[in-house]
Amino acid sequence: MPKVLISDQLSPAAVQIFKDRGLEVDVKTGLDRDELIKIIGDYDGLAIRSATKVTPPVLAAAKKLKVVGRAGIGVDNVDLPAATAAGVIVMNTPFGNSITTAEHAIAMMFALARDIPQANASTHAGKWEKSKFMGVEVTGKVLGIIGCGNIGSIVADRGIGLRMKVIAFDPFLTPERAQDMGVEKVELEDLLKRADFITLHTPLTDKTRNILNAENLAKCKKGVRIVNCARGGLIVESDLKAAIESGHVAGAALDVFEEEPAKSNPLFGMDQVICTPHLGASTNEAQENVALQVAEQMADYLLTGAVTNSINVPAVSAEEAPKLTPFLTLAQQLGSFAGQLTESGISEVTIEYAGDVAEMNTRVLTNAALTGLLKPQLEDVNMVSAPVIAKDRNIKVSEVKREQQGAYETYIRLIVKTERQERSVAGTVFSGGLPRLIQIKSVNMEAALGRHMLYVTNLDKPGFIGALGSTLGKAGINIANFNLGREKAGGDAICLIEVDADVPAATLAEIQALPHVVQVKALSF
Ligand SMILES: NC(=O)C1=CN([C@@H]2O[C@H](COP(=O)(O)OP(=O)(O)OC[C@H]3O[C@@H](n4cnc5c(N)ncnc54)[C@H](O)[C@@H]3O)[C@@H](O)[C@H]2O)C=CC1
Ligand SMILES: O=C(O)CCC(=O)C(=O)O
Repeated sequence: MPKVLISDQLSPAAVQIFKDRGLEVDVKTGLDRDELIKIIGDYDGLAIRSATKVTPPVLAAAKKLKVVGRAGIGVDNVDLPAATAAGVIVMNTPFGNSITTAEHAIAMMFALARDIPQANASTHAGKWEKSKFMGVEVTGKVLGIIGCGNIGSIVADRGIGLRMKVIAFDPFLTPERAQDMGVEKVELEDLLKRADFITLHTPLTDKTRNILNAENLAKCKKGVRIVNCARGGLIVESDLKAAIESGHVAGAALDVFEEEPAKSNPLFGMDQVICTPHLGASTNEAQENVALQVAEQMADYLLTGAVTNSINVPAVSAEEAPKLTPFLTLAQQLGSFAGQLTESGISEVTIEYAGDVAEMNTRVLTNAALTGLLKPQLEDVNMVSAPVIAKDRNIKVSEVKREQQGAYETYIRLIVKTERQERSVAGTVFSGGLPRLIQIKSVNMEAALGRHMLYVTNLDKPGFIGALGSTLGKAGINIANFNLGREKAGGDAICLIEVDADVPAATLAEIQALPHVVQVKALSF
């Protein structure tokens, strides 16, 4: 039974879902790096929020780990390339906390406009400083949204409801979507120049890091107020401090910080700065949503192979998963067959999908074929890491989809090009979900791939089969299945034999020495 560790504060709803789905679950929060490394090897799944850092040393210790589930949106606490290379799927819950986070941004905007936290503290202190806290109205003001995706577009909608003029900078926002939302799509310079309030809603990437630095802050309208409920690294904190001190920026409301947990920060203690400790997603509703969603997604993956909301592999729906399974086995077997016969560097892989299989989720099947192909050289490769490894090794991978052709309703053909040769192998799935090889090079045959296989290429001449049978018999190796195919009478032939045990090297050498044998190889599946 798969075992899951919950290492951050998640709603108890998640524990219940894991248990209801038949998974074992442990909740251990507040672990430091070494404590996590010590226990992570026991788990197939890791459910986190933002506190747990999934770093290369954690992944290296996570020998059984198949999935990291982030109950939330940002996965910047997970080393994605390292997870992918380790074959670990990373999934998030992209919508569960969007409304809550957008509401926090709006709350922060009002807090800034009316100095609510400062006025609250002063009133509690018995000061009654009525004239000190003179605010600004938001109605009619320009709200500039940087990053208008799920959260940004909810903020836009609320801003329009507040009678603000909403402008947005987001290179990926289409003009049609902007128009539908009632938002004016603008360039960053224009937004900085015009906005009375700026709110940030982009992920933290190389392009967005430090997007509000000294240079861009200087381009802002004097008296601008800034809200950040996305990620700390979007603003250069020392530059913001200077811009507030100079009076160019009127104030900032920050939920996120360059370094978290933020115990000290250049902006702490400034009257014009309002801070919350990364509370954007902290409502009962959002936490219930993300906990339920992450637990269901992780359980689906661990129990059925269905992949939802993964950042590093293509999706596989729960309906698709059972239909895909036999084709995944076939694709992996075809890859493995070619991989075990390949002894020089692979330059190109083409995977042809014909008939029904061409309508399926072929990206996942391609990943399975690549896994099989690379596995003989790289023990640790899996469906998550295979495409990345292929890319790193400059292997060109392409898919070709065809309508049904020839005798089989559907088939997959794998063509592998190396420095020395091109090899092709094709297979289908019979009714009952049984994968079968149907063609090797251009030789037709129908063969199931068992645990121990012998692959022999030979000349189609009399006497060979008898000699092969007696060599195996002499070595005490039982033949389970014997499959033959030939190009033409007397031409090149292929023999694929399932045997009940490993064939020792000495027996392989004897077979290689038989008349008419071109090549013999022991394969295992
Ligand atoms: N404070 C908190 O507790 C929370 C913070 N977040 C943060 O909010 C961020 C946004 O979340 P969603 O809206 O769900 O993500 P999303 O992916 O739906 O939207 C992000 C938007 O940013 C845009 N974008 C990307 N690069 C850009 C660039 N260089 N310039 C301008 N726009 C760019 C994208 O096109 C996209 O429309 C997350 O990445 C996460 O870091 C999310 C949830 C809670
Ligand atoms: O889990 C949390 O409290 C933080 C949420 C967040 O930052 C996110 O979903 O990206």
